[in-house]
Amino acid sequence: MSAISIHPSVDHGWKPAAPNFGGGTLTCKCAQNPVVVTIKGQSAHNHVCGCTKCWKPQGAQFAMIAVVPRENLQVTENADKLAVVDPSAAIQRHACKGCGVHMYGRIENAKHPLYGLDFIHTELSQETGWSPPEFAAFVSSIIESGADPANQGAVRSRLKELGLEPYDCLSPPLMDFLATQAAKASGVLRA
Ligand SMILES: N[C@@H](CCC(=O)N[C@@H](CSCO)C(=O)NCC(=O)O)C(=O)O
Ligand SMILES: [Zn+2]
Ligand SMILES: [Zn+2]
Repeated sequence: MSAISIHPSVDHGWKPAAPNFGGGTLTCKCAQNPVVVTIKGQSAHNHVCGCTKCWKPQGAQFAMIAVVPRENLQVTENADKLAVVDPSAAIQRHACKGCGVHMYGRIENAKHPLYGLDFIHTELSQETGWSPPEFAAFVSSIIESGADPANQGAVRSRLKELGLEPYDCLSPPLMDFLATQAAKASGVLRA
């Protein structure tokens, strides 16, 4: 039996992050007048995500998604082709109206614990050296996109084989960070 496919950028392994990586450009899939987003510097917290909201390439079960400081991201070409997919979502995903690719996700709520970070798909870049995926998030959520629940054991085994620990939310350090921010906001923890 062939290995379960997770995402084209992880199925055959990946290159390590390049030291002092300077960033690059993300390009949508339109043959003409593609949207181009320029990123300064390295990405962080790259992971595969099984949620229904993150953009996945054709046929992939998971998305691959990382963050960068919002001040390091600029739409440099064809910004007029972008539209927000779901304005009510915490992460406002700016998608190309031509090809449907999500070019970046932005949190506009200044009180959100991840405010200041934009979400990007580094596979949209020709450059090599981006930070590689570190874990798998929202693995149970692939069922919401139609994956067979009976296959979840095999999917989790494959993720572990790839070195991507499967979680059904974000990773424990990120969940602890979110909870810490919430506890400080409510006053339970001293800020
Ligand atoms: N079961 C739901 C989960 C969706 C979800 O909570 N997604 C996360 C992770 S996205 C990047 O890792 C999230 O933070 N969403 C906020 C948002 O999308 O605005 C589903 O699958 O839909
Ligand atoms: Zn496009
Ligand atoms: Zn997601």
